[in-house]
Amino acid sequence: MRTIVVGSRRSKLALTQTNWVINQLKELGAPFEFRVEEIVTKGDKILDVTLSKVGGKGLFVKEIEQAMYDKRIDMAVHSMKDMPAVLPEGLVIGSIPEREDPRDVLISKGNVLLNDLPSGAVIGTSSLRRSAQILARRPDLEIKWIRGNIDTRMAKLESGEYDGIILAASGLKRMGWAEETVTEFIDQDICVPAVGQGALSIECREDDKELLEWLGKFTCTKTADAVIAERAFLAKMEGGCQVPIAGYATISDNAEVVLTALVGSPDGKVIYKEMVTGTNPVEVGNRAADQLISQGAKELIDSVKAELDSE
Ligand SMILES: NCc1[nH]cc(CCC(=O)O)c1CC(=O)O
Repeated sequence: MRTIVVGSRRSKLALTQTNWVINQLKELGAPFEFRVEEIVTKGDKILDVTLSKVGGKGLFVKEIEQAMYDKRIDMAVHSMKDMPAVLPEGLVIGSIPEREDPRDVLISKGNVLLNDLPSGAVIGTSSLRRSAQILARRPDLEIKWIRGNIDTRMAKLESGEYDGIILAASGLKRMGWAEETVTEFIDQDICVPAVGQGALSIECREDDKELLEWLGKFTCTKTADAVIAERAFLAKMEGGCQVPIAGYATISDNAEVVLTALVGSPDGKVIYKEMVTGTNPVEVGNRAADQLISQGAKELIDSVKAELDSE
């Protein structure tokens, strides 16, 4: 029997996601043995500056993709959110499983809700998308950067540096921690989720037909269509995680794609937001980008980038 070597980052969340996928594939009857190979990525090592300054999302996947080219590993499970908009030659997304809760959550000391936090309360996040939307709602709060894995961030909340932190619901739910930690699930209209948030991406070599056949059975079509629309939007905005950018799509029962797309300034004072619907996910994503660009989103992105570069 063939052994599929699955590359994974070493964080608890990455390993939990990887093992979940392996178990699902086994349950489907995939005729493979699986072995997990842990890989430490640049994104895991650099913890002292905001990600946006050292190259963004690609940092979590690059070494893993190299290992796939070198055939040291055969597949990898990524958070879709961490995937760059364009995949390198020879590698493909072999499966997009059903999405977990896409929302962001607030975890605050004393379980104080977002609307009830006192003026000046310090909120930890290193996401420009979260800071922009939280500040748009509550301009009187203070945003303070925080890095590290979910468990590290929770520890930092305990230590007293922050009054609250914002995390993805999906990570906490996958770890089984949501119930005891979450203060508030933030509505997706108040904080539009990141492109791909809550979804997984299973990557493998394009020529590995045997593995691809099994991965295909594990794809959730609705999730895949939603993510395709979101990523088409992201690709056209060329945003990465250097600017506040958000995109969240759902697929209605009559197969209509409903995409909410947002671009804003980090202080939340400027927010461009559009809801676009249609039948073709890529077309919907492109149209959302066009609409935001016509409102001035491109100029906003360029000015935010210029500011980051000068720091
Ligand atoms: N930014 C890091 C990151 N990348 C993926 C997730 C988990 C969320 C997901 O499944 O999309 C997280 C943690 C977080 O945002 O709280």
